Amino acid sequence: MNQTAPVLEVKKLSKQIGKRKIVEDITFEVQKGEIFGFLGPNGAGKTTTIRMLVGLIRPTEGMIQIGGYPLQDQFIEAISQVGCIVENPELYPYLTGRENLEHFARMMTGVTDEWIHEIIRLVELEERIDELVKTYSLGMRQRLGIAQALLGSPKILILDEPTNGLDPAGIRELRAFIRKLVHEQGISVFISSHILHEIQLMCDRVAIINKGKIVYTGPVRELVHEEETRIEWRLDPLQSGVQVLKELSFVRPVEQTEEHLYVYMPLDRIAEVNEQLTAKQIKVTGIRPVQATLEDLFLQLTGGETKS
Ligand SMILES: Nc1ncnc2c1ncn2[C@@H]1O[C@H](COP(=O)(O)OP(=O)(O)OP(=O)(O)O)[C@@H](O)[C@H]1O
Repeated sequence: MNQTAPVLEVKKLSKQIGKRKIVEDITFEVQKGEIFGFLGPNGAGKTTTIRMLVGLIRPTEGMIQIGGYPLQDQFIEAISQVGCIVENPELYPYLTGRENLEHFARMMTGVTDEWIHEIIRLVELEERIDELVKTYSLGMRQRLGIAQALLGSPKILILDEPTNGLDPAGIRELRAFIRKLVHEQGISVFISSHILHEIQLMCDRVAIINKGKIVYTGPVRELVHEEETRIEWRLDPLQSGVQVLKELSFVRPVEQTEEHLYVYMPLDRIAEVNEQLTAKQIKVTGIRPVQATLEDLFLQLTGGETKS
């Protein structure tokens, strides 16, 4: 493997199915030891891209290089650098966690018992590894799936929406676990999601895909203005309150419903805004900071459309 090459390099990748371009001209790189997010709304083309990355479908155009090897020309060398879970991990429910790993290890070459032992430790399944998989929670199955993906000592782990179906505690565990994995093993992780907040918490860099095209690639911290927070204002009467807020230069309205207005603004200016509203006889019935959403981000990046 060429040590200086990015672990994953994607250039001008496209996929057309029938007359429809599902993925169009996408380019990005994932570096060693990086957690790279692939963010986009449902139907944006994330799974189709991932299926191309792991060799399940052929690109119509473009190049994929993994660990310095072109996937199209040196498939075995390239694909042996990848561990992946696309859709759900394939596990045998009537075998134990350990038996599952041993079964998959037998189908590969060079997986030692020591490595299996180490992987079980990494995914924190030591205590339950000799129990049947059918007794595992979804989060444990997800971790066993990742253990399976790690058997071949990949340079990059590719995970398609791994938090789907997990509860908030499960999501927190997975996040911590992925960070530990990257820290201890120095591998790269490519992770897709449609939830901005998840990607913000987990990833170093991100590519955002919408309608098959990349609309942003860069550091996650530059995505949402850090000095601004999304605030929900409940006002009575709402419309007059909205007018007052819209006149303030440091307030950026993003969404309005029948009951509230969502804006981006600096958190430390809430009191000032509150005073102005009260002075104009507008009742403030609620103020709440909320998480920024992917939709807000699209407004910021593209002027708005998120649906494909
Ligand atoms: N084999 C196919 N034939 C026709 N259309 C397809 C095919 N595969 C995917 N599509 C369409 O391409 C678009 C992108 O699908 P894809 O599954 O890649 O999106 P996604 O970003 O992973 O979204 P989701 O999170 O909903 O799976 C969708 O509109 C889907 O219906």
